[in-house]
Amino acid sequence: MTNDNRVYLYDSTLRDGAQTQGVDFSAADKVAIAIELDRLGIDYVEGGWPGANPTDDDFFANPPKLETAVLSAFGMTRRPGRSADNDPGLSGLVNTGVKTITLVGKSWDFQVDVALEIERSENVAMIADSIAYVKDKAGEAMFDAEHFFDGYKANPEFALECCKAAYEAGARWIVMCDTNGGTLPDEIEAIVGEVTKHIPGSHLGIHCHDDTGNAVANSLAAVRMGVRQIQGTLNGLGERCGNANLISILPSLMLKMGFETGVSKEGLKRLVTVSRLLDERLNRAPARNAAYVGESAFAHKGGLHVSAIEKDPSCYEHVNPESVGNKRTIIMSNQAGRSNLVAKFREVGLDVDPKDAKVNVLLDKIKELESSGYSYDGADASFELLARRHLEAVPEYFRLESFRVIDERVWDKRHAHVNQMSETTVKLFIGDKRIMDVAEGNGPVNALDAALRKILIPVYPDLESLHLVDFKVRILDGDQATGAITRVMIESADGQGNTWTTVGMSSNIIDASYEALRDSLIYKLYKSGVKAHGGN
Ligand SMILES: CC(=O)SCCNC(=O)CCNC(=O)[C@H](O)C(C)(C)COP(=O)(O)OP(=O)(O)OC[C@H]1O[C@@H](n2cnc3c(N)ncnc32)[C@H](O)[C@@H]1OP(=O)(O)O
Ligand SMILES: CC(=O)C(=O)O
Repeated sequence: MTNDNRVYLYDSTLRDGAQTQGVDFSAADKVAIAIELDRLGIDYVEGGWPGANPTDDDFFANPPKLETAVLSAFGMTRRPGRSADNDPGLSGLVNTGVKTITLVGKSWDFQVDVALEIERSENVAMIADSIAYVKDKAGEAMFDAEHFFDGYKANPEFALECCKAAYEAGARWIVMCDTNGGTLPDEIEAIVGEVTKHIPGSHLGIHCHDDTGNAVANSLAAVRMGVRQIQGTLNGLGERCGNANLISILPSLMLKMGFETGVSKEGLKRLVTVSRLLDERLNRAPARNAAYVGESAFAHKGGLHVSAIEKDPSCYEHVNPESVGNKRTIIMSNQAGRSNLVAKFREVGLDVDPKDAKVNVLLDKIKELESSGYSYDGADASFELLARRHLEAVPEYFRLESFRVIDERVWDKRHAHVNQMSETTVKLFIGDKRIMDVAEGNGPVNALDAALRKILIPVYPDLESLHLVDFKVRILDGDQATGAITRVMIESADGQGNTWTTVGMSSNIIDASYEALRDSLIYKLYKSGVKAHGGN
């Protein structure tokens, strides 16, 4: 029995996503991503175009074992003037042994005339022959009607004739492609509405590109009109402006439109993980503002918002963040009110009476520090240390007496090679004990970090695992040129799954870096429950 409410998801990350500028998957990347898609519950995983490049050949030579997803191979209709069983492209697809083959074919008369330069009747024959051939050899055939919407606008009879030829030749799905990505949602609705009079929605798919920023809206519009397959990519990867983003489509379909997919409600909670795994593989920073899965998708900054969120999160959240595996974050900044502070205290485990006079004093202090250039929006660890120092106490693990940095660049005699060296001397008190040490580094901050560690690790071995994962410098008042105030944000990790961010600010970049480094070291010690040596 067919279920009208079931929408099938077809992922093209490994094929259309591989057409993204700057993306170059290895066969191993493709296998890992296919396995993640399968685990998520995606129905079809398009592995690539066998015969187009060695990576795709390797992938199909050793395809991943998928539990529920169907692996498909992509290619094009036969070449003009050949029979389907004599077309090397189609044989290559069939020889992969996959059970589903997706063929792209022209459905815009202009493309047939200009790009293929063949008779329109030959294009229709190429579609019908090729679909019948791969269905016979593989089992399931799909037709991607390239430029369908532009084609329909130019010549609806011809665009439909191409699709009907594929359907009548046995294609399970006829996928209408907005190849140039220029179609708007109202046009999609109107055209899809017409197509469903000829081909049932249960056999129709949609494939949108994001050139007007409407790929997700267009895909959902098509589903509203009866289409039951959506093609897209993870994080909207794809040529030019990208493809329809399945990561945004999935929760909208399931949580808002009430459709069923191959992804379970529990599976939907892996959405953030899947999205970030792809970014990691591509060595890309995740988009903070990505719908549903971005780090800022449920981050609340304005005081008015946080005060209402505290009463009921749905005041400023369209869905529960946990439903997609995300989490709510309260941001501390100069936009904050008392509610932000109280919520943040709870987040870090500080039990404070909201009416305590210290809360207002701390809020004023934060606003003052922010106006001088600090930013606690994103520097949670520095915020926590500031709050704890203000409300209770943080042990004095060490006290800086001074540091001195020597930075040297020496060119060889022919001025062909520069030798760059930095050296830092640090003098610290740990309890009553004064300790001095020197370290070298490839830059002044690196040398400062090394000297601090040289002194601190023998006393506090917990710091051994601490390492810096990101270092960001921002000039705050560019008009002051080299005298500008600098803000440094440091992200640290300890190899045990913990990461934290600290901030420092000064007109001297090394001093700002010291502040951020110092907070990072202290935060690690504090969170590890370490007691201060030789003192309080
Ligand atoms: C809308 C889309 O995203 S479709 C997918 C686009 N993706 C890619 O193109 C990536 C993979 N492609 C490739 O590696 C190569 O283009 C290949 C291996 C497929 C073909 O390479 P080549 O044989 O060197 O041809 P080339 O790429 O220069 O041109 C494409 C040829 O296919 C023909 N063609 C285009 N679409 C179709 C079609 N649907 N059916 C039959 N032939 C077609 C073109 O007319 C052209 O023919 P010609 O060689 O006689 O000029
Ligand atoms: C098939 C395809 O990728 C497109 O038409 O956009």
